[in-house]
Amino acid sequence: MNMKKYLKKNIFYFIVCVILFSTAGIMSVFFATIVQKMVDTSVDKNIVQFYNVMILAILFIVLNFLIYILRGVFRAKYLKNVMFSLNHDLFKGVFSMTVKEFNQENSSVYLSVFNNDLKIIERNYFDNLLTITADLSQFIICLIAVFSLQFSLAIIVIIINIIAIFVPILFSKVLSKKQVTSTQKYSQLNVKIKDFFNSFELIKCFQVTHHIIHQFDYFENKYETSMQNYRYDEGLISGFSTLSSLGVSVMTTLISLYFVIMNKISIGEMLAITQLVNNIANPLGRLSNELPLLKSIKPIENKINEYLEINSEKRTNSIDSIDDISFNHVSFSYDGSKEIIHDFNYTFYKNKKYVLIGNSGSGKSTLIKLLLNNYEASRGTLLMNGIDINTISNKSIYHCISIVHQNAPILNDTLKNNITYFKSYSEKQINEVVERAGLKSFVQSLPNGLNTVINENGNNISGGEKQRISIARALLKNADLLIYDEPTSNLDRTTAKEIENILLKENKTCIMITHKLDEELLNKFDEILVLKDGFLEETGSYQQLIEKGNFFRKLVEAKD
Ligand SMILES: Nc1ncnc2c1ncn2[C@@H]1O[C@H](COP(=O)(O)OP(=O)(O)OP(=O)(O)O)[C@@H](O)[C@H]1O
Repeated sequence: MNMKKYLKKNIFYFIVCVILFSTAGIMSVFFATIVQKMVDTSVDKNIVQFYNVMILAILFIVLNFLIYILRGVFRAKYLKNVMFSLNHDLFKGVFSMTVKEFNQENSSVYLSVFNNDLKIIERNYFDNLLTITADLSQFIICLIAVFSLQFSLAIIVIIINIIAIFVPILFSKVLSKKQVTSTQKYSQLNVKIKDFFNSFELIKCFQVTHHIIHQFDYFENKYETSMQNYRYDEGLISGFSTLSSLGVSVMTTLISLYFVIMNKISIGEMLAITQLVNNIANPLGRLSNELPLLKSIKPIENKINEYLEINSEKRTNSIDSIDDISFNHVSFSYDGSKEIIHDFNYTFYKNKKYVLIGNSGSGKSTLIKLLLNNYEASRGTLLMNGIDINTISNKSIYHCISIVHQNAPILNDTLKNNITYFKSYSEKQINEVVERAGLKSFVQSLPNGLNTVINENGNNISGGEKQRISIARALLKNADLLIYDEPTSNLDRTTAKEIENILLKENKTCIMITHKLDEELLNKFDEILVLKDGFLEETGSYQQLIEKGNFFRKLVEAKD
């Protein structure tokens, strides 16, 4: 079981905490002894006994204080360490996924695992283990003490307790199911909130705030209702727990009273026993609450284990550079039914320039996703340097490819980090790409130059500046294959031309997706690939395709 691994990893703090929390039992017996001595002293009216009891009482208070302080310190350290290692492994696990695996869930689902599920694990498992330790020690040690004081009374107490603890434990399965439902609802709510915040400006412009609030209320209500159902059961369990502990207390007091009347125990012993039995019944009541909580994390744990157990690459082949990429009769469908790419048969060669043209939805981006191995072909094979792409490690594929997206993601970090992506380059190399991507005057205008922090999603810079950052990043990586997905769509005509010249001057293999059917631009490519509804309709140079007079020519004419 994975959570135990985190206890083992932090065994020192865990054991110290267990020792400190298990002093609860000894301290309870200590207190009961003081109570017994106080009552017996009052009956005997003995001043020496009084001083002894007073010293014991002060010792008890000081010891208790010290133990609680130490408990606080070590509990804090233990929880910090286990939660840090769990969060670390989980985050690492998520980043061990392939892009395809990651895209199977909405990113808010991962967020809610971190925001919600891990908090439940912390509360119901790691922290709960300490409370259970304290309650268990109180229960066991006080039980032993009662046995040594009055054997027959102890037997009766055990019988009542055993009956009392079973009912709440029966509820544990129900509680666990309700917990799963509420975490699912929480995750759905998170997906919605993230969507709404991302579309904040659009929602305001379209004046649909009331509709969004209505939708938010709907999902929030579903989540709160699931929590309400969970809390109902929690309340029911704690009701039974209180009932059992009260029942045990009352029964024991009555029985002890009977023993006093029968002269079998002193009044001091009676009070000590009542005290001890409270310290048996109360922790037992709590335990019947806490043990189901421990079990209730199982479904969350299974979900987290899926991310933790993701194995890093098993693929054995790797490549240092890309000489050619062959699509051999590749067909592809996202969902297994609707085919998006049909029998694509083509080879891309080193240092040649290719451009993908086609109507929206014709499959251009899907081809790039196949090339990045984010998805596997449904039929046919895709070879890199003659090696099946599905056997080449993703790491080495990514090493050889640079990509410029149409809407490049921007990190809430410095401009420099957004360009270098945390790799180290010399200042000369960085300045060179800044100049080549047309960012020089922008950098000079910033108060802290390259060290200026860009806001989340780049909302303090323009679309064109974002695109240039993405271009600078790709140029700096200096990979073999450059993929441009409409790299200049946010730039004005003159700047776009400038940047396109820079991009295509690179002595690298280049595949560009564009909607621009501009003769001057298209003439810069060795080959144009024209896609139509997922089929490779035709290939050739601009002139050849115009002369053929087929689909490409119609596209060009439609543009004019
Ligand atoms: N993740 C996905 N799951 C299911 N279908 C998808 C997915 N991504 C794209 N599609 C579908 O695949 C088809 C091809 O999409 P693709 O993005 O490759 O087209 P495109 O030629 O790049 O379009 P555009 O020029 O508009 O960017 C479209 O019908 C699209 O709806």
